[in-house]
Amino acid sequence: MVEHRKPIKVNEAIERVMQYTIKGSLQRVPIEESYGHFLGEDLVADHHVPPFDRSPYDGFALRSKDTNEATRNAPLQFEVIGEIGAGSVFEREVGEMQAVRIMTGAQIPKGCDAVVMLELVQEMEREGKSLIQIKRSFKTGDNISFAGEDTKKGAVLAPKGTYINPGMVALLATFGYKNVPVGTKPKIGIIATGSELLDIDEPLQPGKIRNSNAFMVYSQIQRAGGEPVYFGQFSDEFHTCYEQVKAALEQVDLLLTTGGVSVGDYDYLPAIYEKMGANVLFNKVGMRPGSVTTVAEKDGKLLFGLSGNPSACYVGFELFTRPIIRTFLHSYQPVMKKEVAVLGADFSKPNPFDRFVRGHLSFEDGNLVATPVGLDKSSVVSSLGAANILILLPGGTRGYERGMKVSVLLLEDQEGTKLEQFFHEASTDKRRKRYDG
Ligand SMILES: Nc1nc2c(c(=O)[nH]1)N[C@H]1C(S)=C(S)[C@@H](COP(=O)(O)OP(=O)(O)OC[C@H]3O[C@@H](n4cnc5c(N)ncnc54)[C@H](O)[C@@H]3O)O[C@H]1N2
Ligand code: MOO
Ligand SMILES: [Mg+2]
Repeated sequence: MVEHRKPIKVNEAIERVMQYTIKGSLQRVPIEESYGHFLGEDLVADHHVPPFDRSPYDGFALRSKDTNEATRNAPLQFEVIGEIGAGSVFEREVGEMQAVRIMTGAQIPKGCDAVVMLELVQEMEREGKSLIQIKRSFKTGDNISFAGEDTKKGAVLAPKGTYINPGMVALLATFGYKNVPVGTKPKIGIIATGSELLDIDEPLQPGKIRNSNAFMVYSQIQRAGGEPVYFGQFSDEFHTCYEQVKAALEQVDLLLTTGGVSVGDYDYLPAIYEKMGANVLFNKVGMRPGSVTTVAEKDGKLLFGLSGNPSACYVGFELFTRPIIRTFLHSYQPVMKKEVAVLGADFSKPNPFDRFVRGHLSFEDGNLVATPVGLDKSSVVSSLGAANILILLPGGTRGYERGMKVSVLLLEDQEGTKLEQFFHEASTDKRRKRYDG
């Protein structure tokens, strides 16, 4: 007698998983390796940026009040009493009708309150002295980049849990973080199941296919910010499989398996969870693909039983495993960003379950257009390469037409969103409305 499984809603499944959120510890990594991590503490400016008033141009620093009378017809001359490049400081105070030749980035000398660009002066020599002539007046503050205009001391520039992109790396360097506090990456075990699976370097044999899921989830783990640990393929024998899962779980923060989770004769995972005494959070979700996705918990650690079908495995990971990885890393926006786009092609097949169609998001004439890619079957692998979104088509009795508004989940985005925002549904009417722009 085949077990009858009761599907739960996708959002309910995410909520159940998120009850077992663990926040990882913090570590310091060299700044060169910080890209792609998440900040382990608030980034607070411990000094003004720039730290001193500086010149934004190559030119001459002077006292603006000395320029008041300068005009095209009555130019004024200033004596150039020195020169400084960026990094040097002019030690003397600049006096009346004096100027200092100054390069971009150099500190404004004492007494000066304006900079005149090189292009606006005429340089000359008289009696062994360097002079400049200017033909217009300048106001106090003209061409000065003031201390703290970029950022003020004490400002919180990024909260803990912010994704470190190259711009964040620039900020970290600005504030002297040779080593950056970041969340430690969760170690995520991978076990592939199925006697039909060949290693990727093996030639094809009758009835067999190459194991693509293990390497797909390996890189999905990396994209989400985790550290994959591949334990290889399952044995064909139940007891050995059970021992393999138990041993692997001890070495990682959470464990993924692919395949063997449905109701077939060799689908060992349900029995393994039972023998382990694991608490099964759900074993059927009202979605396609990935309806068989099962998540169980043992002593606070999660076991993700992802489907063997490649598209189902992929979607199950992004919906349920990714947010757990992101919260482990201290991200405060752990789920995929959700946007509204215009459906780029008809999708006439109605489905009682919510559908997550692999799609490609493009920009057309100022609109976001979401177009399904490849064959929409759970067993398909060819649609995954071109997919940068999952198009969310809520279950119902009707299909969807080109031009309708739909929600899309961004696969490559790193910012993510908060759970509440993810769960927030635009009204069905609005989503189903045709785009007439
Ligand atoms: N009687 C029923 N049969 C099935 C049901 C059901 O409800 N009742 N559910 C179907 C659905 S939906 C899915 S999805 C699959 C899920 O199957 P499993 O998770 O148990 O996965 P397997 O049986 O091991 O394999 C399914 C399919 O995927 C291929 N596979 C497995 N591992 C890999 C891998 N590492 N790389 C590439 N491809 C892999 C495998 O060869 C199978 O073709 O069950 C349906 N059946
Ligand atoms: O779980 Mo299956 O992926 O619905 O097709
Ligand atoms: Mg199966």
